[in-house]
Amino acid sequence: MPEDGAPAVEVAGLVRRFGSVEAVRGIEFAVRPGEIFGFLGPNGAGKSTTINMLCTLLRPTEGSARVAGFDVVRERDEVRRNIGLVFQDPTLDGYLSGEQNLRFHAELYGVPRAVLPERMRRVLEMVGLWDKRGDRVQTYSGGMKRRLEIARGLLHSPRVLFLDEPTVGLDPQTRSSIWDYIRDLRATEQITIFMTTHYMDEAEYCDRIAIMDSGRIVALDTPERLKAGVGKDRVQIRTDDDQAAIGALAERFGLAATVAEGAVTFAVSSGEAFVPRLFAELGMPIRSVSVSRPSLDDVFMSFTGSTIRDAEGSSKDWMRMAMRGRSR
Ligand SMILES: Nc1ncnc2c1ncn2[C@@H]1O[C@H](COP(=O)(O)OP(=O)(O)OP(=O)(O)O)[C@@H](O)[C@H]1O
Repeated sequence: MPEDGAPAVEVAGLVRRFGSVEAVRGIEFAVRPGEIFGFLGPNGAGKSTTINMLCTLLRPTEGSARVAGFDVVRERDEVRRNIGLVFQDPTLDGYLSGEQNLRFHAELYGVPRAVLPERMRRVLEMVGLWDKRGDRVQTYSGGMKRRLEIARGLLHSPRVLFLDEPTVGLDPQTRSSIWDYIRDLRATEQITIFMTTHYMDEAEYCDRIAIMDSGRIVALDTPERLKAGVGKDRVQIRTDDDQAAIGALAERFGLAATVAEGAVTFAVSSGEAFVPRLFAELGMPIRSVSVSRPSLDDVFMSFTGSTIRDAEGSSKDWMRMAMRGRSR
């Protein structure tokens, strides 16, 4: 049995090989109960493989993992009973009402009949869909469907909720209301949230972030500390000849610049102090300049060598696999 205060997720020496491919190379981390934990990384980093092991769909080659206090290999059923999954791609049945979709899920999870009406009301009220429960899901908006999926993921009172890009493709207002809801949830249910996202502003809401690259956890800390660790400001300049500017930056200042977001971009330890020198010594006209403090994008870039946007579209399939695995 899990002890109170034990980590919600605890991973030690976890390895997964597929033939000669080592997808996960001995990772260690722990997620505290009640934490919102962000899991980021470029394509092929090993995120899905890790999550699939945590959800008991894939056996580790080596090492161990405990979720909600249970071992993912030896106590697979207990792990499954204690986790909720919210898919990126909708898996609701459009012909059924919101309520019928939830009943179906309750049946799969063996939610006791006696507690079902009260739980159903609670999760539907939480996501603001109680009044719409009788409507067919095909009449719901994208945001309502996602909220219903979250309600469904919570119906069996999981201790750890895995969310795969919970707000992808939604408008900013719906994204923000889903986040309000996720934070409320953490406050009221003491649930642990383990999520993937490609939105850096959302990663900012996480208590801690793990960045995975090439099978390893390359960074794990609070967003604030990760940003502070980058230690450099980002400077972007617009010129009439980007290649000439890149050459001049290398020659005169020894800086390695690239073109990002349509501007010549480079990092220096103090942007404010550098800008006057830049104008004086670059030797070519600068149309505009902007200096920004390190963002999580810079953190991601410094650990993985790519921007989070390049990594977009990853980890789409694991939740689908998860669903298939569970309904067997
Ligand atoms: N079933 C499999 N058989 C063989 N190789 C696999 C299998 N699953 C994953 N891999 C490989 O393991 C590595 C990690 O893949 P994984 O899907 O875990 O990465 P990811 O971080 O989730 O990437 P994405 O964001 O693209 O989903 C990749 O090199 C991938 O090709």
